[in-house]
Amino acid sequence: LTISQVNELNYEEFIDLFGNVVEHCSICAAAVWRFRPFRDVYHLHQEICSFVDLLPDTGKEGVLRLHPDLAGRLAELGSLTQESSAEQKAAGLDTMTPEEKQLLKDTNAKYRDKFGFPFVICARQNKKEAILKGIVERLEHSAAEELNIGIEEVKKICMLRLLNIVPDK
Ligand SMILES: NC(=O)NC1=NC(=O)NC1=O
Repeated sequence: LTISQVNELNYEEFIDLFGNVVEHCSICAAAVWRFRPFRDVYHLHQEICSFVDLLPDTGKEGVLRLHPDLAGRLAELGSLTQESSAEQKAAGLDTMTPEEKQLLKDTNAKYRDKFGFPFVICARQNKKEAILKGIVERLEHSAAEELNIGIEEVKKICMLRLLNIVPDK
């Protein structure tokens, strides 16, 4: 899709197309429709990021809580969204050893218990080794730090999902 085609969409089509660029947060797309015409895909991304940045902390925590765990229950059940499924595969999370899987599961649980929201990282920019290293390191941070780091990762995931829909050719 080109950005001029995006600018021609009505808001139902726009929300349908971009409703999952932030996982399970179609409100992000619904909210930014008013800013069209978008100059390019980066302008669209920037408006989504601004919307997310302006959320109160409870809203940001909510955005993170809508993310599925990496190689978690939903992945095992095969019930990830197609975007998440592709991203988790790209990181090689489907080729983890049982020990790696158990380490990620245990650390995900510790992370959730400590922060009250899940560990979120852009899986397409981190292979499984970086993910396993990242979650152990980030577990030592404060909730405030991790809220911000998680949201920055959501923005990266969003950028890549947007580029899948509106290629920057
Ligand atoms: N908890 C997560 O980080 N989940 C995810 N990161 C991605 O890049 N895709 C996901 O599903």
